[in-house]
Amino acid sequence: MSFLNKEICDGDNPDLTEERRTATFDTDRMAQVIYGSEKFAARRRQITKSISRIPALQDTKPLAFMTREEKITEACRELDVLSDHWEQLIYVNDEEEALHLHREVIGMEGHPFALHETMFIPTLVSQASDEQQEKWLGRARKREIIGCYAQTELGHGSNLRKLETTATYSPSTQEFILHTPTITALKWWPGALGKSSNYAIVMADLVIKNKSYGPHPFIVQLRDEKTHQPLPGITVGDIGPKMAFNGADNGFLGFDHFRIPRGNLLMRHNRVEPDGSYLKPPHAKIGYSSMVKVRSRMAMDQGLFMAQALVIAVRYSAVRRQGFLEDKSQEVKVLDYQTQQHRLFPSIARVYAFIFCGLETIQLYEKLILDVNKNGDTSGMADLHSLTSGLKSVVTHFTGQGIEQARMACGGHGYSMASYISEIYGVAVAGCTYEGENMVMLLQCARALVKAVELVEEGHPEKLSPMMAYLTKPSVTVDLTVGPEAYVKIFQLIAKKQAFKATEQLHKFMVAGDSRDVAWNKSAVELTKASRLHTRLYILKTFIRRVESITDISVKAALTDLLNLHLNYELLDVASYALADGIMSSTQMDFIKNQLYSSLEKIRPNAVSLMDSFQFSDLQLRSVLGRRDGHVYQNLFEWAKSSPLNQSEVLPSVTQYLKPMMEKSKL
Ligand SMILES: CCCCCCCC(=O)SCCNC(=O)CCNC(=O)[C@H](O)C(C)(C)COP(=O)(O)OP(=O)(O)OC[C@H]1O[C@@H](n2cnc3c(N)ncnc32)[C@H](O)[C@@H]1OP(=O)(O)O
Ligand SMILES: Cc1cc2nc3c(=O)[nH]c(=O)nc-3n(C[C@H](O)[C@H](O)[C@H](O)COP(=O)(O)OP(=O)(O)OC[C@H]3O[C@@H](n4cnc5c(N)ncnc54)[C@H](O)[C@@H]3O)c2cc1C
Repeated sequence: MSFLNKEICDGDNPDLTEERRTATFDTDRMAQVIYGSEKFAARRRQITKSISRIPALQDTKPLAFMTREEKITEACRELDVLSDHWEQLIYVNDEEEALHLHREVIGMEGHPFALHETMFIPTLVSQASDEQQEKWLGRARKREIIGCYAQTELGHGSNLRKLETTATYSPSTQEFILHTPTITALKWWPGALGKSSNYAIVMADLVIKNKSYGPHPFIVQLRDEKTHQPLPGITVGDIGPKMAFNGADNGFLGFDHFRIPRGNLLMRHNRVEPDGSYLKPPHAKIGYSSMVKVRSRMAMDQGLFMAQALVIAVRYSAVRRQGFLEDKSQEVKVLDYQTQQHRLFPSIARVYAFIFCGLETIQLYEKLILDVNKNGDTSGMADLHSLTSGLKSVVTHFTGQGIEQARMACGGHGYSMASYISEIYGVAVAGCTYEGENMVMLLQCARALVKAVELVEEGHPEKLSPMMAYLTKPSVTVDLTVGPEAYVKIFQLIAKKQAFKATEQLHKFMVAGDSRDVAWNKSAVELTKASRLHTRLYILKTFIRRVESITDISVKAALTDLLNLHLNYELLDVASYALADGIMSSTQMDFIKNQLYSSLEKIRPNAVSLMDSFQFSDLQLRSVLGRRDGHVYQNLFEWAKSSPLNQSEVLPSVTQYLKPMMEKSKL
């Protein structure tokens, strides 16, 4: 049977087939909602089909059995095959399709073009002048050059104002001199910098006539285009193995008075004239826009990471039988246990919530870039910065938790690399650190919250942005049986109370004589709590908005169950705030718990199809445990047999050490 028809195939594990038959909605229709349009969902399936017809792209050796060098070589081989088929696989220059193609074929462990696409090209688009785009963007898009984004240094990642790499302007030669003055100024961490890239966007402190203008983006050639050797004055290399992402060559980079032409400072928004005079950008932080772009995508990307782990865990839970319920003649699917459902289903709801939210924030970023580039309008920057700062922190934290629960839900087999969950976990939790360490970004979000509270306190609520308007809402008694809007109201009250309390604490320390910075640090934990609540409220509201907009009745019904679970789970999770402030009663708490448990039962028959709807191919999942056919035991055994350790019966380590040791013991 067709892959498209709720993924039911003859020969699949009957337990999974049974799950797919009981679903109350069509997985293709659900995929349209997940991926934002019928067109893109259909294109994804088409791309998967086309990939499956290219023998050179079928998984050869499992990644788990490869060394780092082998992983990097394999990714490059796949990129080469892809480039031969590029035009028949995807629409050329379609960023989303290219991203999907790489995710499906190469996976998540990294490849030389990862930063080229996510940061190098976007920085050229947002920061390079038309003239500069003419020179580099076409070449970058055609992949004549490979670029990365080199900002973080050995000594500084979070505090960009203290980056030490300098770009000193020399008016006599009209060049910038890039220099790494200390060991801590070495660029450290940039993806694809170590061995693959021959170009980089380098963030360096712009210095003109001994005056520092702070970090600015420069385009820098690192390696000879013919020989790929580093250019004189450049030291570059790989930083070594990491917790995950071992198919990527995160790198280090140092400059020894390395000269680049004046035209290599990206000058869409600011300029350095030949005589060294400096023209300011329309917004001081416009040079940070590539980070905002990646952060705006993170709700979607992290949602998809968690989805991969949950596809594996939910399918496996429908196949794994262990223990009994009423019928003692047959063991039950572990998915029937309430604890298993409670472990997995709230994360399924979060996956959908994050993805819906991601669809919105990606659009917000695109609108912002259009406003800035076409009309010079930077008024949306502050809001998008605070929103995406909070969002990246909240989604990465919960995604890490959700993936770890998915691993545990698979028992012992979850711990095997055959499940691939540990790799997904390692890749996903890097997001807690990259694009701004989570605490640092929660505190950025808190800056906007405190400002908004201060506006309310100063009697200027009309100046609040729509996202902050809830800070003016009066306390009310809420009847939870009314539906989602009642949950939003309670959440708003909880978030508002925390924002005011944290601000009050900040002001109290300041009144007592602390500077704002010291008072801020003494209030930081409370401030981060306010940021989390504010962000979770936003996610909750986008989930409701999206479900309300769905027209397919059966899809909407299934997602309404998931939304109800999310509302009850989220509110229960923050109930301590509500109880402490008398916003909710213990009777209401009992109501929420009961709603939560009944949501688990409602979702149970749809669980497998809710995850099948993501339509990840087996190639993309890379999980022996989570394959679509559900034949986990046969698949696991075949995988274990392919382990390099099993290619001979007696290992050299036995002959060389264990045997002589045992012989010695006999004497
Ligand atoms: C495939 C895998 C992909 C992996 C990709 C990973 C790539 C990377 O990690 S690249 C490196 C990422 N690095 C980071 O994210 C660094 C994090 N640090 C920062 O962004 C900054 O240092 C930051 C924002 C914390 C502080 O910046 P700083 O210049 O010191 O500003 P700060 O003094 O705190 O704030 C000044 C004002 O600027 C505002 N501001 C800061 N950033 C922005 C922004 N991007 N847009 C708009 N306003 C901003 C603040 O809100 C603040 O406003 P206000 O005064 O009104 O409250
Ligand atoms: C997989 C991966 C890929 C990456 N890719 C790139 C890339 O392509 N290009 C690039 O330029 N960089 C990249 N990075 C670097 C990354 O962006 C930084 O590591 C990140 O921004 C965090 O900075 P840091 O390492 O300086 O952490 P630190 O700031 O040193 O964090 C250490 C601790 O200090 C705390 N802390 C720091 N400042 C404050 C503060 N003001 N208030 C409260 N607490 C604070 C943090 O919360 C954290 O607990 C990558 C990193 C990883 C892990």
